[in-house]
Amino acid sequence: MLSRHRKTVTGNPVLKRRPTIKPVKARRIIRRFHLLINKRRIICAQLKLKLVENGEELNEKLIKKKIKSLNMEKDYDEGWNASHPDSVIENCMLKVQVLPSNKDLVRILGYIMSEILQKGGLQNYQLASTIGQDKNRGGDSSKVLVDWFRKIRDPNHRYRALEIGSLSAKNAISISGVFEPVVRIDLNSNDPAYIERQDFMDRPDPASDAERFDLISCSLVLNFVPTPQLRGAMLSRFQNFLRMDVKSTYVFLVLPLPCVSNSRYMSESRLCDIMSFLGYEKTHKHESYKIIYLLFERNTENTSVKLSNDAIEPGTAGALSKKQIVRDKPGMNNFSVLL
Ligand SMILES: C[S@@+](CC[C@H](N)C(=O)[O-])C[C@H]1O[C@@H](n2cnc3c(N)ncnc32)[C@H](O)[C@@H]1O
Repeated sequence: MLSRHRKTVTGNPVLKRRPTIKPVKARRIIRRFHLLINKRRIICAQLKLKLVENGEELNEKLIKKKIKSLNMEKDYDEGWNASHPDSVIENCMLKVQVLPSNKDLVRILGYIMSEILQKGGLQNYQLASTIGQDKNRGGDSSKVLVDWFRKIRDPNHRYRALEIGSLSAKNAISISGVFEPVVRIDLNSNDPAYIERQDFMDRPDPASDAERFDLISCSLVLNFVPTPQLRGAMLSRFQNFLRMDVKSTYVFLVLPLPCVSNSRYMSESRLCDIMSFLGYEKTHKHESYKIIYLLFERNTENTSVKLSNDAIEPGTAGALSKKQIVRDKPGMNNFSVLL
């Protein structure tokens, strides 16, 4: 009789579940990965290495080609072959903005690339990123979006969606039939046939409305963007990707609840002020134990900016470009977004 349990060719049972990581460890892995790619971005800028060339993102092959043309392979290899962690290189990496020598920059670049590609950095990061979609941790956040959209949508309109930070082509946003097409991007696609590997900040501006979207989904992405200024830049960039030829376009923004409920510098109303300054009005909100889901609408017929914060000068980002304490208690976090 055939066994009811599937076996691999080695005779071991097939794993039914993918390996899991505890959430605290997952957050640590993700923070480290974002630090690495942030430093890589700074180093590449200082060495004048473009992150995207002829539509191709900078990868190990391209980096090595450039390093060869700079005649600095020895320094790169030194970093690549260094032990991990190396306290001297780690220290230098934290100061890349002020490091004078190209030699040091190239050595740190080798060290970073080796950690990402050779030491399992990328693989661990992708695994850690899927933790949030685990059913035990709230599951697929786009279910909330689809529920809202089923009520507000015009059935005669085709809603095009851009999903930033996509982990699966089988999430509600993709299979509900409410959005068509859904363009999925992620820094590191774990399914290249369906999810394009792309940093949203490097996505080329659309040439026309035909390439723009009705909805941008940005679920649990903003909290992984490394600095308050870059978070603000990401929110500001949305407008280039939303259609101008329809009355309403939308941004679905999902954040861990503590980003707005337990931060010294950010509250829900301050986040809404930022969005309002950028031309969006909050229309839907749902809070679970750990997550806040928000839907913002941009109405091309109503561009007035409604702000709750009196300190903001009309027409400028004013107070929204400066960190301001909105509350302060022990144990609070420092999450913030600045324009
Ligand atoms: C925790 S996952 C969230 C995934 C999913 N959207 C969800 O709601 O569960 C965050 C994802 O955002 C991606 N990400 C972060 N910054 C990004 C950027 N600038 N462009 C594209 N993807 C980005 C990361 O690669 C990661 O896969």
